[in-house]
Amino acid sequence: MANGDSPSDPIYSDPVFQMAMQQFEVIADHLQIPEGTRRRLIYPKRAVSVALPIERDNGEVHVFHGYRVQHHLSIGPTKGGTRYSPDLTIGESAALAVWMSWKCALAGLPYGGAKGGIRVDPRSLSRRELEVLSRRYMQEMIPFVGPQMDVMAPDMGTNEQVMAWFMDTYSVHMGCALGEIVTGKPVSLGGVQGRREATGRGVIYLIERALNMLKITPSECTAIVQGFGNVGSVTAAGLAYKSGMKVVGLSDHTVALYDPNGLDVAAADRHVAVHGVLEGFEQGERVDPNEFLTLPCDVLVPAAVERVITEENAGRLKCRILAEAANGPTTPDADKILDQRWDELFVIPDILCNAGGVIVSYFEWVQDLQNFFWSDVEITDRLYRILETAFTAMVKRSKERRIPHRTAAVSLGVERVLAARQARGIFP
Ligand SMILES: NC(=O)C1=CN([C@@H]2O[C@H](COP(=O)(O)OP(=O)(O)OC[C@H]3O[C@@H](n4cnc5c(N)ncnc54)[C@H](O)[C@@H]3O)[C@@H](O)[C@H]2O)C=CC1
Ligand SMILES: O=C(O)CCC(=O)C(=O)O
Repeated sequence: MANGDSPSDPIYSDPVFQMAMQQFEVIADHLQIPEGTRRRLIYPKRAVSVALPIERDNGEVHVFHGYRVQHHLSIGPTKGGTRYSPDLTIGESAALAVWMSWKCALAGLPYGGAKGGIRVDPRSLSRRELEVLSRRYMQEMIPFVGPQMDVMAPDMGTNEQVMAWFMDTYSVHMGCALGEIVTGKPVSLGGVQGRREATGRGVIYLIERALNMLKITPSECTAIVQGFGNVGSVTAAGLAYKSGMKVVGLSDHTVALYDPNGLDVAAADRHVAVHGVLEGFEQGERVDPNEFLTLPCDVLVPAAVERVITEENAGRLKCRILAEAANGPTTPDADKILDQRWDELFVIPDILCNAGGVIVSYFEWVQDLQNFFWSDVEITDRLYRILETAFTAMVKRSKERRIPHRTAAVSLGVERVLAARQARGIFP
């Protein structure tokens, strides 16, 4: 790049953002997007970084760091989760915001992508500290968010309670109750039934859909799920008790467990409800977390962090379906290997696989704006219809153009964002 148009801040050198850029280049080449337009599509519109001082329980003042990146504002407000993680960077937030844009566009939602959060391990805070920090984060974000500007939701390390604190802080500032400022709230504040389960429900729907296409019977399958939080635990339970699969592997950040005869997911859930982590759950064999994803199974579900399927292990995956419930689990180098294994390994790419969460968030936002609430059945039915449309479009494009599923799915999203930008003119 030349003429001073090469950005120099920490976003663009971040390895996760680099990964989003590399992925995007593949799509841009496929769609033959000119160079200048590429930059306009990938660079985030706004990136906010805030210092968050709070008084700890021991009386000391600690300053945490928070971020929010809004990728594009061409179609409507931006939308995306808020992550509390000790490793979070502004570059990672930007990558996740970019992926949110393609995800929302693929699902046909009227949003640009956003993401952000706080660089903190929420488990290291007391409940009071967590509340004070969450409220401070929202206070600092008030100039940059709004029901028509940017609408947050839960992601790793956050939950309904954190969304309730965000909603309360924003509403007190504005002088009236504004549930539509966040989604994933408790039902008592205008949240919707099933948002907590929505991402996992979507993952299960898509896995069953793919198995059906491949003429494989779900109840004859085995599954491995990495990550046992909101998304991983709901997915594992659904695969075990709805689809009838044998869940042979479960893991979280503390331990990876494998049993070819199957693990009791409900018992694992009860263990985590008491202890907070899988560590100490006395079933299965403890295995090396680095080898966990390469153990034999039919359905592999990474549902934790980015960049776990790499050049090193992609050739050794033994699954038939890779269902990317996490955001960005597969690196571009790994993709090159998976692309060669196209006939034996069916990839459900992240922007489709985990879209159930933001789709139901969209329903929540729409209902809050209208103060008119739908039934659980209506929500689930509409969720499945949107996922079905996106899945069918991805498979059709993949077959017609002989391109991998990720290229098909992301190119559909990018194309829609590009069309909106072109319709608005050069400087929207
Ligand atoms: N919560 C939501 O609605 C949505 C979440 N996602 C994505 O799904 C993934 C998981 O999110 P949540 O379940 O909400 O987070 P969570 O905070 O509820 O759970 C995260 C889980 O991952 C585990 N974990 C963390 N690091 C790990 C590692 N290195 N190896 C194995 N396990 C590890 C944690 O122990 C925990 O069990 C993230 O990539 C998130 O961005 C995507 C769409 C929506
Ligand atoms: O529900 C939402 O608005 C966002 C969910 C999310 O963060 C994601 O899909 O990665």
